[in-house]
Amino acid sequence: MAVKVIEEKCIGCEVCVSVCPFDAIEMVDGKAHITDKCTMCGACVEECPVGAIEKEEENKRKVNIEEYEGVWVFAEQREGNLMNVSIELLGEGRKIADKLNTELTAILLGNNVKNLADRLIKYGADKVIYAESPQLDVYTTDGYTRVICDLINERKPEIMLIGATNIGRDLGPRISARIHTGLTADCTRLDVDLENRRLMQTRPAFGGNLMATIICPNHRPQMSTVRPGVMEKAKYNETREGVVEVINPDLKEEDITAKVIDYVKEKRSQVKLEDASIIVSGGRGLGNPEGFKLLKELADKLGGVVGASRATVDAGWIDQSHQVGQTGKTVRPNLYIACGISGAIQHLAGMQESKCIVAINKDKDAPIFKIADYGIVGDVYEILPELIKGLENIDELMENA
Ligand SMILES: Cc1cc2nc3c(=O)[nH]c(=O)nc-3n(C[C@H](O)[C@H](O)[C@H](O)COP(=O)(O)OP(=O)(O)OC[C@H]3O[C@@H](n4cnc5c(N)ncnc54)[C@H](O)[C@@H]3O)c2cc1C
Repeated sequence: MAVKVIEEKCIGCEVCVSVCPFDAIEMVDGKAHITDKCTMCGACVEECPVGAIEKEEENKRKVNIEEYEGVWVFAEQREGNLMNVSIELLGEGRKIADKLNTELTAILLGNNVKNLADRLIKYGADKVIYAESPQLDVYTTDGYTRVICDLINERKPEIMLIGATNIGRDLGPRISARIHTGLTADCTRLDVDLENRRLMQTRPAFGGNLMATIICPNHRPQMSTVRPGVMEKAKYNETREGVVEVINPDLKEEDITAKVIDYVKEKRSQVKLEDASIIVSGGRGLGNPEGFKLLKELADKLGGVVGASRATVDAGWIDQSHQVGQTGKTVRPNLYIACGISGAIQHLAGMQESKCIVAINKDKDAPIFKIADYGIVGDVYEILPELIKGLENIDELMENA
């Protein structure tokens, strides 16, 4: 859907300019002109006295998809630090670009962060388009949307990948609405149908009960936001070379409607589950919050951190920042020990890519055993103390091994 002015009918009365709540209409040569600030609210369509503004239906907006080429990754940075998800997307974007035999471009926005461009190349980008402006110093919906939409309209990439971070979840839908294409949010897997150059975007659907693969056949770019931690990070290659193009978008202070005054960091303690190489995770089978103390003891001995199922978070046994799964964090540690966790699909969605999964459960038919590399059928309160005791002598055992 888009809003369009029928120039022959427009009498230049400027009623639409005054009723538009988003200042998205300008007068050009005496005729109304819809700018990219338009949110398609339709206020102008209703108020135009001569019926010169209409909403254009989706099916009238078919694009020539053959004009679109290349894979783009939004390289999210905050205060000059590249987000991990951007490196994961470069890894995935590289695979997709190679399959499609096309270029991988990283889109970097900011102010005085050109130094990141070189890292993006070393992580697999062929090219970096760096948009620099004082107005892009911190993320704003207006500024970032405007610059990226202009770039997409001008250069026509066939695929655009964005991390499903707070920023990505704000930015992705705004861009896709502006450029009238589809967006599959929160993808956990991507692939390509080579014959049709289609991006196969897989994400949990219907409350996580099935995985849906979604395509965007008639519009470009094909856009996905991808959950952090799901894709493997690109490898850093010191010898890689590529092109860095710097652009200076014409953005003025008044173009940014929201002003960021300050950032207040959340005080509660956050566990960095996504970066941990060992996670000892607890489920309802622990029976009570005290059980997590035992898990912490084991995690400390192994140099890991504590994770949790949603059931325990909902019960108030542990903070939500520990939750693993579809509505929690996606992790891929070297070792994931699931204690008293049944293995519901929504939990598996967040940890099944772990390198080695050990499950402890007293029900031998618990679904978690289907994906576990090692399974222990038994009571967590019998097994865990034994494991902790065993680890006390680990140095001695290793020396004698
Ligand atoms: C939209 C949606 C999103 C969701 N998102 C998430 C998510 O992000 N993460 C998530 O985890 N869940 C999520 N869920 C919930 C999910 O469906 C399950 O309900 C939840 O994962 C179950 O948690 P659990 O395995 O701890 O509990 P249960 O399913 O109750 O399993 C407890 C297990 O402990 C075992 N057990 C009991 N006592 C002992 C003992 N003493 N020793 C050893 N084993 C024992 C039992 O045999 C059982 O297998 C979501 C659900 C929905 C609908």
